[in-house]
Amino acid sequence: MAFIQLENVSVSFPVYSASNRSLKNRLIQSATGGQIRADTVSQRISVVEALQDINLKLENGDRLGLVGHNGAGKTTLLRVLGGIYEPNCGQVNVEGATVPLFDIALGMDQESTGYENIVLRGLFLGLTRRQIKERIDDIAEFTELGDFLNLPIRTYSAGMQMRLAFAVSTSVVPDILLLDEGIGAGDASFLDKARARLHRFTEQVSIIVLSSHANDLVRNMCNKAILMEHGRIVECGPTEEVLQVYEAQRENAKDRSKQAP
Ligand SMILES: Nc1ncnc2c1ncn2[C@@H]1O[C@H](COP(=O)(O)OP(=O)(O)OP(=O)(O)O)[C@@H](O)[C@H]1O
Repeated sequence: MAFIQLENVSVSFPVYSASNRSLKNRLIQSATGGQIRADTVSQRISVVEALQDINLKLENGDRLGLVGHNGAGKTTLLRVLGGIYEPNCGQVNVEGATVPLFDIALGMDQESTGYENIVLRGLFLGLTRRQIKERIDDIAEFTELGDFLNLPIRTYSAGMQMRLAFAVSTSVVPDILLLDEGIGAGDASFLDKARARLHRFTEQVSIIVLSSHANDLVRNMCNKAILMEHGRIVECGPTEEVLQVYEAQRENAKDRSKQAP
């Protein structure tokens, strides 16, 4: 039974050697990004508050869409759920096998061959060596990389690396699937094949969290959504209600920019 619970989760990034002079220990508000504050101890450190006080509970059957402006914190939240980032404070409880279909090159080694990377990424995703061995031929076939699988992956194009990572990541249906919109580089025929696999896959997954700027995709895929702004959740509820708030905000922002001199 898959389950996600976040309580008062915050993530911040200290940015060293950034000029602090203009911050003067006050909050800087911009249209995009997290919130920047000056570090109170050191004059040479700025801190980007990427997530602030996030509370979230997801259960079996939930399909959550994350929407919001650039830098609102969507990817950071996905990375916290995927165990890639530890929060600075708060509690993260994720139960169930989790597959992140973003940061797709994580767990791959440029000097190792395609076959070796199938094993490495499989282990990174929590598969046992036996499970990997059982699947390796299917994974290799899905990539269509043929003899390239015997070469180090530094010799691959971005699209070839994506084929390999996608094939391993989708070789077992997880309990929790974390998705960033789009699945990266890839030629049209592979993208068609990848979409078909993803579609079958998503029907069987217990919980999905999707970050996207494509509201129609969120409408089609998600039953719940959260709207993020500067690292905070500002709306949470049924997808349509949240998207209406978001779309109204975007229209207002467009009107304001038209009126600006
Ligand atoms: N490694 C990092 N170091 C410093 N700041 C970071 C780092 N990663 C993210 N941030 C900051 O955290 C904030 C949230 O970024 P995040 O990537 O989560 O946004 P997002 O909502 O996914 O944006 P987009 O829609 O543009 O992908 C941004 O202000 C970004 O500058």
